[in-house]
Amino acid sequence: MNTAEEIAYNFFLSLLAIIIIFLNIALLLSCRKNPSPETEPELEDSSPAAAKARAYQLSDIDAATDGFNPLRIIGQGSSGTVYAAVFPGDDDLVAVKRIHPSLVLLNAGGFEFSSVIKTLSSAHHPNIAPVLGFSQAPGERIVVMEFIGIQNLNHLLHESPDGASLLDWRRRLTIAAGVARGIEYLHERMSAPGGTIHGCVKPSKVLIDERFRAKVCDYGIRFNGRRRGIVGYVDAEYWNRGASKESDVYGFGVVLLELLTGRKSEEGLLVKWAVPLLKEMRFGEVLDPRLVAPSDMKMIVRLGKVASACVGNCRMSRPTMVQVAAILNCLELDHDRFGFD
Ligand SMILES: Nc1ncnc2c1ncn2[C@@H]1O[C@H](COP(=O)(O)OP(=O)(O)OP(=O)(O)O)[C@@H](O)[C@H]1O
Repeated sequence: MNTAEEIAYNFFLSLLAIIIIFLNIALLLSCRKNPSPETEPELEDSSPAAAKARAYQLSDIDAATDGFNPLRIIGQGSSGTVYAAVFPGDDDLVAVKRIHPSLVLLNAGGFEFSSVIKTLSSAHHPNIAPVLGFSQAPGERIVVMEFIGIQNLNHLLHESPDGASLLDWRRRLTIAAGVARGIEYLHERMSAPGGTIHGCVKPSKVLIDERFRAKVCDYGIRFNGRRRGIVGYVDAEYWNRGASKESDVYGFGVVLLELLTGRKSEEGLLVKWAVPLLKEMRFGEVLDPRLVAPSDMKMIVRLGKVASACVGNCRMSRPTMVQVAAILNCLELDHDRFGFD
């Protein structure tokens, strides 16, 4: 190649490079202005909350519940009625919670239901009952959740005739550790700013699946005007200062006391009765009489200490759910290595 050809060749290469750079810039700008159908959902996917919650028409819910057929009711709480439902063309059973109309009315304009549900539907954890979607219409607020068998912890512990024997010490420890991990996840790892507060941790909000794993349900939505069902599971400050992570810790402590004693909270009486006995190590009086006490009491002593710390009077002095979950995880591991007896 002579010098003139070399110059021409280099000029041609430079020109080609400049054209390619210009084409790339033009392509980039046009993509920004007009996102292609492929890129748009990807952007939405970056917010798992927006991507997951499904908005159902009221007619879909009506079809799935056979017109809110009372035969499909699986639970009735102070905030709503829960139905077992199946959407036409779908095999999976779901749980549909229809909020009481009086609460919907009372909380009209209080918070943006759909955006709260979208945030909650981003929860993804083995100890959390997933929220799948919602339906909203005048006077109607409905939450669609994954259906979790077999029962809630309140029923197993206090109502089912064979509940106590099904819930041996090993299972109680697994359930307690699972609930702790579930609430820790809500508090610390949910996408909502500052985490998500459950609002009322209690045994009926702990669903137990067929493998006796605990799944925390009904989290993050608080309707004003609801008192029934909360008393005994929230701390004294709740009534002036509202729900907080610390009030969730208190509720968890009460759940742990119910697991240890087999007794119901009875509007806070359980805390007053059980905590002094646990502190004095009077386990013969305090442990669930329907179970044989383990011969090695180390686990029970530790669980009693955790429960007492969680229901402490002062919010500031309570452990965080991160600390509680860490202790219960260790207890679970210890149990796997050494057992209760
Ligand atoms: N996702 C679910 N899968 C299966 N059963 C569920 C599900 N969610 C709720 N339930 C059942 O419905 C019952 C009623 O639930 P809900 O949260 O409305 O009230 P509660 O906890 O019993 O009472 P309250 O809200 O007054 O404290 C639960 O205890 C549980 O047995």
